[in-house]
Amino acid sequence: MSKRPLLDKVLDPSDIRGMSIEELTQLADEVRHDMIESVSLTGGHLGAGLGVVELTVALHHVFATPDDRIIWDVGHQAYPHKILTGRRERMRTLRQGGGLSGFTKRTESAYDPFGAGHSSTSISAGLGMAVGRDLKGASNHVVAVIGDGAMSAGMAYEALNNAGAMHSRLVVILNDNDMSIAPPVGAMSNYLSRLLSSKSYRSLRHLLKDLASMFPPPLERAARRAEEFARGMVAGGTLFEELGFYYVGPVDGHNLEHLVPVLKNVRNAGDAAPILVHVVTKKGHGYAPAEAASDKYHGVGKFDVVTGALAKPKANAPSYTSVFSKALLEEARHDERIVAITAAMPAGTGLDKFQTAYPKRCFDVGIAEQHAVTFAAGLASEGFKPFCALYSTFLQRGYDQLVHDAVLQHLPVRFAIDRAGLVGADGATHAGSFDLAFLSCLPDIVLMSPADEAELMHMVATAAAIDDRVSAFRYPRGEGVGVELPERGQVLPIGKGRIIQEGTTVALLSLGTRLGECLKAADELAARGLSTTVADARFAKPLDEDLIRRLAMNHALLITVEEGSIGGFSSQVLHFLAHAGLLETGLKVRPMVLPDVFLDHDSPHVQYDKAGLNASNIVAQVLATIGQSGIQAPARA
Ligand SMILES: Cc1ncc(C[n+]2csc(CCOP(=O)(O)OP(=O)(O)O)c2C)c(N)n1
Ligand SMILES: CC(=O)[C@@H](O)[C@H](O)COP(=O)(O)O
Ligand SMILES: [Mg+2]
Repeated sequence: MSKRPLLDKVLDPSDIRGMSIEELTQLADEVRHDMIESVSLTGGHLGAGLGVVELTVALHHVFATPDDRIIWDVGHQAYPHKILTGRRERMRTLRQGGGLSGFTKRTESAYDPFGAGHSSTSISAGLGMAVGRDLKGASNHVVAVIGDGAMSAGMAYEALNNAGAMHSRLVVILNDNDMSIAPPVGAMSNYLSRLLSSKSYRSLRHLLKDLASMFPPPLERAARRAEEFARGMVAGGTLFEELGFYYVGPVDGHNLEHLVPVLKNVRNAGDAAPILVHVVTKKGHGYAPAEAASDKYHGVGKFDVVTGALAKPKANAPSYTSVFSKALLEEARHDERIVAITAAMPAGTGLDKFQTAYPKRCFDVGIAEQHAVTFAAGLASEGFKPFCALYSTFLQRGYDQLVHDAVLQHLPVRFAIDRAGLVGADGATHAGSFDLAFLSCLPDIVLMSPADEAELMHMVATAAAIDDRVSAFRYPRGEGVGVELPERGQVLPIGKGRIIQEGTTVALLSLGTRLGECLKAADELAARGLSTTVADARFAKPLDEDLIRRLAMNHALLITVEEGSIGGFSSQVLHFLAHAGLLETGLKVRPMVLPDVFLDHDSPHVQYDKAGLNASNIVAQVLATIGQSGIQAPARA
C-alpha cells in the first residue's frame, strides 16, 4: 500500500469531519490513487467508484456515519466508501476468497447499513430506514445514492412515488454520469439530459439561494409551503418536484467547494420532506484510460496502472455467452421473427452483436427485468419469437411476470439464462442458484441446460423451434469445454436425455456443465472397480422418464448432479421416482445440489469445491453411499 499523507491518517470517517475543503480535495485525490492501485491488483468495478470519489468524501465529511445511513445503490461504486470506512488495508483482498465483498454488505461493516448487488433498491431501503427512524423518534439522516442507470428500474419509481407522499426526511442523491454499464437508455435518461441542458450547473450562489427558499425558518414554513404551491413553484419544477421531492441541482459532483456546502444545507434543512440532489459526475473520472474506454472500465480484470492495459485472461475455449450470441445470430438469419431483449446488459449477455446486426430487432429496455419479461410476452403474442436474455440472478426480479404473463398464457418467450450456477467474484448476490427450482415447478415450461457449448447451440435452435409455450435454457459464466462447434444447432427431441457412457453399478445423471466433473468422477470410480454410467439429462422439464427409469432399474446407486439449489432438477427426479415406485426397489438415490447456504465470492472452482460439486466430491458421495467394495447392479427389470 503506497504512502498517502492524508489518507494514512484516516482510520474512520470521523477523521475527515474537521478537514478543510483543500484537505478534502487532497484526500479525494489520494483515495482515487489508492483505489486505482488496489483494483489494478484484484480487478473489480472501477469506473463507478472513480466517479464518486469526491461525493464519497463529501458525504462522510458532512454526515455523521454510521449513525447517519448512506445506502449505495448496487454497491459496485462503494470502493472509495470502503477505503474511508476502515477497510483500506483489506482492499487487496477484494472479491477473493475470504476477502472483502465487491458490494456493500451488512456483515462486513457498520458503515454498510444495507447490502446490495442488484440495482435500484436504495430508495426503498432508505425510505424504510427513514420511517423506522421516525417511528423510533430518532433524528439521524438517511441518504440513498442511486445512479441514473438504476433509475430506470420500476422499483426506483415505486419508491419515489411512496416517498414523495410520506413526508419523511430522506435524502436521495441522483448520481447522474450518463452511463449505465452501456450507455443508458429510455425516456428518463433523455429527461435527465434535457434537465441538465436546460438548467446547466447551478452556481454555488444559486444553489444556496434555491436551498434557502426551499427551507425557510420553522415558523414561516407552513405559510411558505402554501405559498410555494400557490405560485406554482412545484408545477413549474422538475419531475421530482411533481412527485413531492425538493429538487436541488444540478451540482458538479467533482467540485468539493460546491458539494460540501450544498450537502451541509441539505443536512440542516430539517424539513419533513424528501430531497433529491441531482449530482453530475463522470464515470471513470480522474483516470484517463477509464474515461476513454467505451464502458468507462465498468468492470475490469487486473490492469497496468500506468498504461491502463488490461491483463488478457487466457482462454482455452469460447465463453458460453459468446456461443449463445453466435447461435442466436445464426437462428435470426433464418427467421426474421426472432427478436432479442436485454435489460441493460447488451455486452454481458452477448446481445451487443445482435444489436449491431439487427438494430431494429434488438431491445435494450434498461434495468427493468420485470418489464423485459412482459414486453417479450407482448411480442410473442404478436407472433414474434422473443429471446429474453437475462442473468439468472436478475431473472429473479421478473418471476411474477414470467409466471403470470408468459407461462400461464403459453406465450412462447424464450429465456436465455446466463450466469447460471456460481459466478465467482461477484459472490452470493449474483449467483444463479435458484432458477432451476423456481422454473422447474411451472407447468408446461421446457427447461434445458447444456453440458457444453455445442449443446448450447442445439438448445438455442430448440428454443427457436418451440412456438407453443415458454422455453428456457440456462448456462454458466465463463468459458466452455472446447468442443467442436457446428455451423448451426440442431433441434433436440423435447424431454430426451442421452447416455454418455454405459456402466453397471453407479449411475451419474447430470444436468448442465457438471457433466465434465461426472466423467472425471466416473474414471476415478472405474479405477476403484465401480462401473459407472454417465448420463446427460439435457432437460429439467419435461423429464426423460424412460431414461431415469432405466438408470433406476439397472444400477445400485443413482446420483443426480446440478448447479442449482435444492428444489430443482433433483427434486423433479425424486418426485418421479417416488410416484413410479422406484424408491422401494432397493435403489439408493443421492441428489447433489448447491448447499443450502449463500456462498461468498471466490474462484468458481473453489466455490464448487465448497459446494461439494466437483469430481472428488462426487466420488466421495458414491463411496460414502455404497462403500468401496461395490455392489452388483440389481436385476430389477
Ligand atoms: C437488477 C439488476 N439488473 C442489472 C444489474 C447489472 N448492473 C450493475 S451496475 C449496472 C449499471 C448501473 O448504472 P448506474 O446506476 O447509472 O451506475 P453507474 O455504474 O453508472 O455508476 C447494471 C446494469 C444489477 N446489478 N441489478
Ligand atoms: C455490478 C453488476 O451487477 C455487474 O457489473 C456484474 O458484476 C456483471 O457481472 P459479469 O462480470 O458476470 O458480467
Ligand atoms: Mg450511471
